[in-house]
Amino acid sequence: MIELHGLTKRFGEKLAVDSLTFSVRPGMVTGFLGPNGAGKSTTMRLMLGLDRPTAGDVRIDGKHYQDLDEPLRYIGALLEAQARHPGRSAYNHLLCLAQSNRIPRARVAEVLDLVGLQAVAKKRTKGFSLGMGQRLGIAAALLGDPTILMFDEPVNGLDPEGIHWIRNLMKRLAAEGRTVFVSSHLMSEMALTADHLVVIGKGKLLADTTMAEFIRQNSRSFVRVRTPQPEQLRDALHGAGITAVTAADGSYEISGVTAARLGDLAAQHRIVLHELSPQQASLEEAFMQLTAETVEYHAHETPPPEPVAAEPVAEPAGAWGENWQQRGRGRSGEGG
Ligand SMILES: Nc1ncnc2c1ncn2[C@@H]1O[C@H](COP(=O)(O)OP(=O)(O)OP(=O)(O)O)[C@@H](O)[C@H]1O
Repeated sequence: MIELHGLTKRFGEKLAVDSLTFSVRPGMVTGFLGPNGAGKSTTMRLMLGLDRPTAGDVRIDGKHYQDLDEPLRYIGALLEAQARHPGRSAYNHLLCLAQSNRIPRARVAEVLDLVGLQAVAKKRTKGFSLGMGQRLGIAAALLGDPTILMFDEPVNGLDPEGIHWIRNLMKRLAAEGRTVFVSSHLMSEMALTADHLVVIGKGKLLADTTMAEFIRQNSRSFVRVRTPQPEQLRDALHGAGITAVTAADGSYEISGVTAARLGDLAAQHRIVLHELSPQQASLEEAFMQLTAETVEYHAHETPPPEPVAAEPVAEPAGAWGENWQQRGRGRSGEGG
């Protein structure tokens, strides 16, 4: 368990971490999200005692990092900037770490095997690719067989096989009852890996909740319905007091009603349906919705070129119902 209480870090004028209070619990993978510069790496460095907080504190299984005996046995970390001696072999790099933490030599071979680096164990790390370097960093994190693991952007530089491997590794470590805390900008990957999310923006806590709840709270879910009898469906919905929105492709988007209820209604009116599909926003959409106001660094977007020949402008798709103006909230491709 990692517990933060009012954790704050200031660099001169810059408040990088602003009174963060949350706990990272064992037995699950907790994803740590935030736009660039939100304060994720600084928070992780504070957790590991690599920086001093301006205020507040962090406890690792109830203790401050500096009070841990043989810290690698409690917490293993992969940070973005890994320090290692380029002239040393992977084996010797891990052996030095093991010896300074009184970890048996045999564990070095075990972790090299676990991360798939045994074949290059005696090679100097100078020639390692980005992916090999990540694997070596993960081996170092696992060396002390710690109960807490922290990974800052672990899939950076890994190929698809490597990404799959680290995802399963993190899930397995959590299933063993360990605390796994991981940051990543790859939302699709995070959606597949994390059970719980902590989201920060400009150093402040924005969310601390389950993955499912986070997506539900920060996006619009609806049922998409497609029919060759749009007029009849529209009348049936209207009669049932259900509000629908017409999408650009002619399908209907209906919020606040289950697919089952819509299917029943269509059947009662003998209306043929070609699609009846519940839609949930992706983690990426929910994340962008929540953090939009805290993003500090925006790319300058070049507007698309003007069309050469003027084309007739399509009328916006029609909609009906009292609340149709609400459409678009949380929809991908809108806003931003
Ligand atoms: N040593 C430092 N001195 C001064 N400012 C710093 C220092 N370290 C971080 N910062 C600033 O603190 C803020 C948070 O940085 P941090 O690297 O923790 O963010 P991050 O969420 O990890 O970003 P990214 O996703 O881009 O890695 C940034 O504005 C950064 O410029």
